[in-house]
Amino acid sequence: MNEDFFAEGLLPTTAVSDGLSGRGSMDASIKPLKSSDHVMGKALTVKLKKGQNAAFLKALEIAGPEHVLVVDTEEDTTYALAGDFVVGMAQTLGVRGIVTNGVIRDRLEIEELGLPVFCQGSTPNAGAKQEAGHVNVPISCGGVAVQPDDIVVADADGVVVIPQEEAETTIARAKEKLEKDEAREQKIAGNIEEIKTYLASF
Ligand SMILES: O=C([O-])CC(=O)C(=O)O
Repeated sequence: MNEDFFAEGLLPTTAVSDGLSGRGSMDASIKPLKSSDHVMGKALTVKLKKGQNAAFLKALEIAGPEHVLVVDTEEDTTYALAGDFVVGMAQTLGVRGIVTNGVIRDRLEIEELGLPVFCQGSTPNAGAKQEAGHVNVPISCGGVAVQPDDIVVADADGVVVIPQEEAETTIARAKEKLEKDEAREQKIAGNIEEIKTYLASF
């Protein structure tokens, strides 16, 4: 796969969703900690045992600057998969961001760190570290199947997953859609006649 798209800047999730005809968007309960959070990268998948976060630490051992950690907690929202200490380590290792169907703790401190984190919320409870989970296995997160190395795009509108084998075509489609939207906006901007023509076309 051509990976130049990482260098070309971030795509909005809306354009990516349009490029996938609405497939691949996670449930709306998975939200950014800060609405300015925006990230795009390759999925490093993690499957935790309920209430446990040891596999997240295992994933950090192989995490690199191309990665977004995508963490399936089996929908557990009672125990944090990470706090500011663990998220700080991920950030120092160059990870692009974290997406999870679970929750974090130390919310304010993580917001200050600035690493984009998309989750269901926060809890005071730390995860336990007795039981290992799995790293780089197929997972389900927010109702979407995620394979290792799928492309993850996340921003204020939510999280979209592009299957790796569809990455090039989807990104090309998303870019085309962005250009079309911009042209449409320019045509309509401040022009009541154009707005009327557009509305009459439905
Ligand atoms: O160590 C943990 O599991 C969570 C935590 O408190 C941190 O990352 O700061």
